[in-house]
Amino acid sequence: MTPDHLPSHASPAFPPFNSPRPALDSFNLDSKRTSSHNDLPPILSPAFTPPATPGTGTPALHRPARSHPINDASTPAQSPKLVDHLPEVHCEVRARIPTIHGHEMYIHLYTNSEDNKEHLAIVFGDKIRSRSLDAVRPGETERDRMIRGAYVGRLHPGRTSSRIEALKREEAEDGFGLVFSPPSSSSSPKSSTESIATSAEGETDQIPTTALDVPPLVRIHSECYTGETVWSARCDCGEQLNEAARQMSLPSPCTGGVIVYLRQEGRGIGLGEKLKAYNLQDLGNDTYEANVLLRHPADARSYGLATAILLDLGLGGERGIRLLTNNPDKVRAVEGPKREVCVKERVEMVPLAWRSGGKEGIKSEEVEKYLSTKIEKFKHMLDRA
Ligand SMILES: Nc1nc2c(ncn2[C@@H]2O[C@H](COP(=O)(O)OP(=O)(O)OP(=O)(O)O)[C@@H](O)[C@H]2O)c(=O)[nH]1
Repeated sequence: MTPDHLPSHASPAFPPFNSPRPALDSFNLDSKRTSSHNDLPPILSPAFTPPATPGTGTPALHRPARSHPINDASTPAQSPKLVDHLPEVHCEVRARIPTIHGHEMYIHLYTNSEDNKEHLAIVFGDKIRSRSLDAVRPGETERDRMIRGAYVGRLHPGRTSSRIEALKREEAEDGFGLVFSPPSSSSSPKSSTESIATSAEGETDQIPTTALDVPPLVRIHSECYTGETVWSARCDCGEQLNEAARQMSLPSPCTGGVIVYLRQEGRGIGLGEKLKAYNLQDLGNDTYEANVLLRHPADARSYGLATAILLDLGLGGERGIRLLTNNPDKVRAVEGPKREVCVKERVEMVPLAWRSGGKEGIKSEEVEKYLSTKIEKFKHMLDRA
């Protein structure tokens, strides 16, 4: 059977994701990261004195997480890598994922104008929706919309409409109760640029993205294959991902949230270079020095994609977000060049070993050194007190 003979739902409007895949033609490829190898910090001395008794830095007392208003005077003045203008992003597909913890999340896969990687938004709760996903695409059928995840409520066998109004009518006719009730009102009017799914009869299926009581919790997470997938105790990345998901799954007032998962492995240098950096660390350098010795910036990441994804999810504007991070660069950079996103509050990420007084969490000489370097050299806003 040739592709022409397949039903419409088997022939998606976008090409399959091969790797490597050329960037989308319609995007402006001039949008480049502002970080460059030209402004490499000077090579640092590799001299390094290991702690006298490695791995004993875990404090004895429990250390709860704190949140900080964003004008916190303790925030060090940093010069984060800001992009000149935001890249374009487009949510191609979304799917519901039940988790092993009993909660559900919606994975949103994005393409963008800056690279050909599959960046993700992991959305907890049903109030946050992607505008580019919900926008009507030319020629698509209701089944196409459901298959790419642009539906409201829940899918079930036999469902024929992606839209809530049609679904309500169908269920009333069938004599079944409604399986999903969208929130009743929105606290702010729809902007003229919003793309909201509209049925043929002109009914809108808008789920208000501004109806949350408190600014939603957001984590901008950078990929870490070693820490998230193969149990590395060199860093706390896997633990941080778990903790963000745990907090976003909590009941009110912390209902919902978004983890923007950026494919910036190894603080942007890639897995191969990160593995070299680990060897340099075993030779006595810290994580900052190792990057620099490999002639990379100590941190090669940028956050314009994260800002653009948050805007697509309706999280721009005055209501703001609460950002889960200790990284001062991230706080400013994620707001975007024109403060398109407003970080109202920073919620710190306390290592589990610190929170539990050493009963849980990662215990290793390497993670202790990693955390100390983050605090001392990357100026992460985390203290053991
Ligand atoms: N180059 C390099 N990257 C690392 C190393 N350990 C972890 N990473 C990467 O660092 C990134 C996570 O950065 P962190 O500095 O731990 O945390 P952060 O995102 O800056 O800050 P938080 O928001 O507070 O977690 C991921 O992309 C990891 O792959 C390392 O030793 N060398």
